[in-house]
This record gives sequence, structure tokens and C-alpha cells, in this order.
Amino acid sequence: MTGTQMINIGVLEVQGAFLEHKISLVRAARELNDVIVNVTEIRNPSHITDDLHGIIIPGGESTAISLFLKRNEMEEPLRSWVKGNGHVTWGTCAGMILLAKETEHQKNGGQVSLMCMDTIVSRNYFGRQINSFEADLTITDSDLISKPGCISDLFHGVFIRAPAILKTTSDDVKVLATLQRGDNSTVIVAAKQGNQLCTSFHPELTEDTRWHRYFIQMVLKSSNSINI
Ligand SMILES: NC(=O)CC[C@H](N)C(=O)O
Repeated sequence: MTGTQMINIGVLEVQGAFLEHKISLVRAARELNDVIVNVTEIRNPSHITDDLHGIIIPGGESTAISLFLKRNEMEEPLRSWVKGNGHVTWGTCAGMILLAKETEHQKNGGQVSLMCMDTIVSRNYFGRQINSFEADLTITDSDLISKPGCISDLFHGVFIRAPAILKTTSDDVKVLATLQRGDNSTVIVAAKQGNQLCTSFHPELTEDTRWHRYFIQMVLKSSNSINI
């Protein structure tokens, strides 16, 4: 790859988080050099276009996000975009639930499933009483461990009524991070399958840009980013 690459990333904007993802993406792109990232909001079907190289489905309440997608006739356009050739998608928190093929603890008719990742996800895995917490999680993919000024297999994760992956149902799913539980068991909190990435936690709420860099690198590898 030579010269500066330009990529277009859309962030589904239902319950906030657009700005946080935008700031993290721009910072990550600056750190990577030779990448310019355009970040746009996705609020209706006309925003889901082939000009996008990547889409982020942020956290929120998966029930509310599902309702929003249905009411605005975005469920099908989003599903077909996500499955499109070279398209890269990252689901954080509620986004992890939407990307999963199977979800436990569905509510009132359930969540929209984009049927993408061979994962069984538990909503509110960490319980309702502990709505949110911060904890160091262990990164298990070497591509994610280092960036200039930071070499660590730990990442400070912000978990907000977070889901977790109970089980992966295909060898194509690569586990990227786990969290140690009080009883010394571990639970999967980040994974990748082909062009899909999911995290239980919220990297956009930290200063550490490693996950946004990783996502940008996935986009650069798989799409026809624009050479400028
Ligand atoms: N922060 C989040 O995205 C929480 C997700 C929430 N547990 C849900 O079911 O949608």
C-alpha cells in the first residue's frame, strides 16, 4: 500500500456515542499515518451506502436500537450491507448482541439479529445490579497488544450493562480478549470473524485507541479504500 488512504466510516447514531467514536477514529488514524478517516452518522436507510468502507454499531440498549432499525426500515439494508463484500463492521456492546447469531435473555419479541457472527451472546451477562464497572481485560491477539508508547496485553475496559460471549460456534471466530471472573473462570469479551469485530466493552470511552486502530486496519485490509 502506498500513499495516503482515505476511508469512510459510518456510525449508527441512535442513542449517542457518535462523537466518541469519531474522536477515537480520528486519533487512531492520525497515529497510523497516511490514513484519513471520514466519519458520518447513519440515521436512515439512505445513509447506508456502498461508499462506506466500515460501519460501527455502538452500544446503547439493543431493544431500542432494534426498534429504531425496524421503524426506519433499516434492518434489511443494514443486514445486506454488513454481509456485502469487503464491508467491515464493528459492534460494541449492544452492537455485539446485534451481530450475534444467537442471543440469550431476549426481551419482548427480541433483538434484531444481523446473523453475522457464530457466537452465542448473553445480554446483561454481568447482571443488572452491577450495571457498569471498569476492569482490565486480557488481550489475546498479538496485533492488538502494542502501539507506540504502549505495549501491554491488558486493556482497561469500560463495561456498561455489558453482554459477553458464552460460546463460539465456529472455528472461524477468533477470540481477541477475555475477562477474568471472580471465580477464576474467564469469559470472552471481544472476538473477530472475517470482517466482523465485536467488543462487550466501550473503547470509545477510553484514551487507548488500540481497538479503533485495529478496526481501521481491518478496513484497510479488506476494502478498496480511496487512494489520494
Ligand atoms: N452498553 C450497552 O450497549 C448495553 C447493552 C444492553 N445490555 C442491551 O441489552 O442492549
